[in-house]
Amino acid sequence: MDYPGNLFVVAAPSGAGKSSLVKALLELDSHVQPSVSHTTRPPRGQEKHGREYFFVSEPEFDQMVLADAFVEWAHVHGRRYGTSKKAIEDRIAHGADVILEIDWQGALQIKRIFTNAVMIFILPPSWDELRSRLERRGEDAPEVIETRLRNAAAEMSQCKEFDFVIINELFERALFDLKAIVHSQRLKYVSQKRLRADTFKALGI
Ligand SMILES: Nc1nc2c(ncn2[C@@H]2O[C@H](COP(=O)(O)OP(=O)(O)O)[C@@H](O)[C@H]2O)c(=O)[nH]1
Ligand SMILES: Nc1ncnc2c1ncn2[C@@H]1O[C@H](COP(=O)(O)OP(=O)(O)O)[C@@H](O)[C@H]1O
Repeated sequence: MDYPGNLFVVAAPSGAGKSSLVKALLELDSHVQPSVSHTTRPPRGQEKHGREYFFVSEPEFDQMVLADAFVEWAHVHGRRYGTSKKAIEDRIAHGADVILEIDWQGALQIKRIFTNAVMIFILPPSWDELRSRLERRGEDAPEVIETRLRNAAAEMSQCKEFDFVIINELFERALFDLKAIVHSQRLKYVSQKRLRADTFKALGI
């Protein structure tokens, strides 16, 4: 059987460090590909259309919803965000490992469609640290930060629905955990279905 590829879904409250962790994982592991979402929120300082997000207008987003172009989409912090079918279906069909960085509502929609999706939730170590990360990032206006903090408790309470919870206190430790999850899912297929079968054959067992 060909390696089917895994779908990893990472959710977290704003400021927990999910983008930094996913970015670091992508730099270390060329077999994992990101899914680039569409959003109606405006770009932050260094963000580029087509790299962090496809930044679209409300009517453009409406059009995509009407055209059934999304696998999932949700309202988050007063904006809309969605994973297009185009962003993931080709890659999954080609056996790539794909990682989605989406909110919990989208994550649960994905789990219903792709039942094998591996669900990962990132938590900050404390409220104080969450606030200071959002402030230190320095990308959002104070009222945007307050909205994100207000929404964080409800978001974090969803972590129980996920397969894995990583506490991002020390960055390198959290990255190690994320790599371990990705690696273990890959081993399931590679060792059981392919390498192990070859070894069994060679050993005659
Ligand atoms: N449902 C859904 N949520 C998304 C998608 N893309 C991003 N999000 C989530 O939208 C929320 C806000 O993202 P963003 O504006 O980049 O802010 P950040 O979380 O502070 O980095 C985060 O929880 C993201 O994971 C998507 O395609 N679908
Ligand atoms: N373990 C960590 N310790 C300290 N700062 C961190 C850690 N992880 C991420 N950060 C910082 O916190 C801020 C928010 O991280 P980011 O990845 O943008 O979060 P998210 O994508 O979840 O909103 C960034 O400035 C990032 O550099």
